[in-house]
Amino acid sequence: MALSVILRLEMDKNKVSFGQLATTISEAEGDIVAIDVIHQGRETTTRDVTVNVRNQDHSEHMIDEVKKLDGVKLINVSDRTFLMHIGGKLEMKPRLPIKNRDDLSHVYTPGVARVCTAIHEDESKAFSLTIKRNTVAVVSDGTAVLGLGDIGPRAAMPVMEGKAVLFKQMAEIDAYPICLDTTDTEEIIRTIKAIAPGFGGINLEDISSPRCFEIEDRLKEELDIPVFHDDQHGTAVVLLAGLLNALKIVEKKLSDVKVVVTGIGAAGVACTKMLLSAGIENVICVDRHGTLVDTETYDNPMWNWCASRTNPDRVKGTLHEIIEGADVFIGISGPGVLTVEDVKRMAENPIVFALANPTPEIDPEEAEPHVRVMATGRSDYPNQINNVLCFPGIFRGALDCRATTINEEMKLAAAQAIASTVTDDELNESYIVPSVFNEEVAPRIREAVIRAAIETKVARRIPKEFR
Ligand SMILES: NC(=O)C1=CN([C@@H]2O[C@H](COP(=O)(O)OP(=O)(O)OC[C@H]3O[C@@H](n4cnc5c(N)ncnc54)[C@H](O)[C@@H]3O)[C@@H](O)[C@H]2O)C=CC1
Ligand SMILES: CC(=O)C(=O)O
Ligand SMILES: [Mg+2]
Repeated sequence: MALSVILRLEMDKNKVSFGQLATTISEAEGDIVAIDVIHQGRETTTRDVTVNVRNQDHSEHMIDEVKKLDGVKLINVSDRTFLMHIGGKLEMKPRLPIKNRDDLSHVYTPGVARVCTAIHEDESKAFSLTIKRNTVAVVSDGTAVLGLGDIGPRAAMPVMEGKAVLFKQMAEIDAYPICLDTTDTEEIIRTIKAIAPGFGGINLEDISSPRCFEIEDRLKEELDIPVFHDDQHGTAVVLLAGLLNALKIVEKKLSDVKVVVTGIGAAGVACTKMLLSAGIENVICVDRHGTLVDTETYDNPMWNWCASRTNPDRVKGTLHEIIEGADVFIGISGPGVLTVEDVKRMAENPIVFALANPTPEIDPEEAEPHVRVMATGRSDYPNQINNVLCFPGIFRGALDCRATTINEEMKLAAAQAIASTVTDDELNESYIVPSVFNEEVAPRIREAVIRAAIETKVARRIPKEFR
């Protein structure tokens, strides 16, 4: 993974020039992207030099070369990513100032008591008189964090904070990262139900399968606010959007393609369901042991569900054995699962979505010469198929119409809204989904989702523009 490191260097002006330093960094294949002078003395200059490098090993090599320069003293090395995380990525701010006793008596006691009583008498008023209206809990137990696995609730926090920041930036939703110190299904359900009164929606994140299916199903049944497991449905929505557009490029029909999905966990199961409901007939699911077939029975009920609806030819074997002739590869498993040799054996104009984070199933640079359309889940390559394109907009829509749930129709509407943001003129191999920073995406999803919620009668409020 590419890194950006900041070297704080004290340079002896009599011994070394900045030109020599720049040459050394450049010869070590570092890319200088910024230079800041921190201190200018008579004999020495202290500078912060920001350098992009390929990975940790490359960074160490480049630093060793810099240290060899006579007259250069390395004071400190910092990593831009870590600097951006110091103190966390979020803060909470009041929406109105309390300037005097009069304000205080309205915002706090005694005035607040009348508001509490009003909600006590009519609980639906919690949506208009509290932060419930615009607040989502981003809840994880830290058991399937990105592709890092079970790293625990503390280590999961940076991802959940990141999701919360994205909710705010993309859709003006106040989201709270909540990492639970339990992996017990019942305790997670109980805890989320207990905190639900303050939230308008629950975004489950990075909870390992198969527990995630039961947790989501039970919460959906027992709560009257949307519960959405982002790794399942957010991923599936964006995947379908990307696939609809990629198939346009290769001029293949949904009903004709052979699609191999690898990694039948939270994301894999939901993506498989979405592909089937979009009309793809030949989906083959593969996990570590090989393909899922309906002649076998699995401990994981979702695998039995997938086996009974996919793999019409009952193909048995490992990914490498069954990839022959596939039109589309979808990876939501882990790093290095797909080889270049596998890609070469796919059908003409192969589509490869290697979505494992942070390291995809195949290095996009190695795969690129052999694929027609390549996508990853990452921000540093084109075609970012990542649930961040979905969750802000889908919750914006759900909150604005006070939906009781996020149903299949709303998800399908979201996928179509994302796909249609890319016009036919813009569509090409490196642009199958809009950028995460495209400001049209969330409003388009919102609108499509509200329409679908109204049509399917799960909206408790009809926003003015839809009346
Ligand atoms: N781009 C995106 O928007 C998203 C990407 N992901 C990525 O997808 C991956 C899976 O995430 P989840 O479904 O949440 O995890 P999960 O733990 O629920 O499922 C992972 C599945 O992949 C399987 N797997 C792992 N290594 C494999 C291999 N070598 N061959 C075949 N199967 C293998 C596991 O057995 C498991 O069934 C992670 O890397 C995650 O970062 C997940 C959600 C969204
Ligand atoms: C993007 C995301 O949610 C994941 O990789 O888990
Ligand atoms: Mg996730």
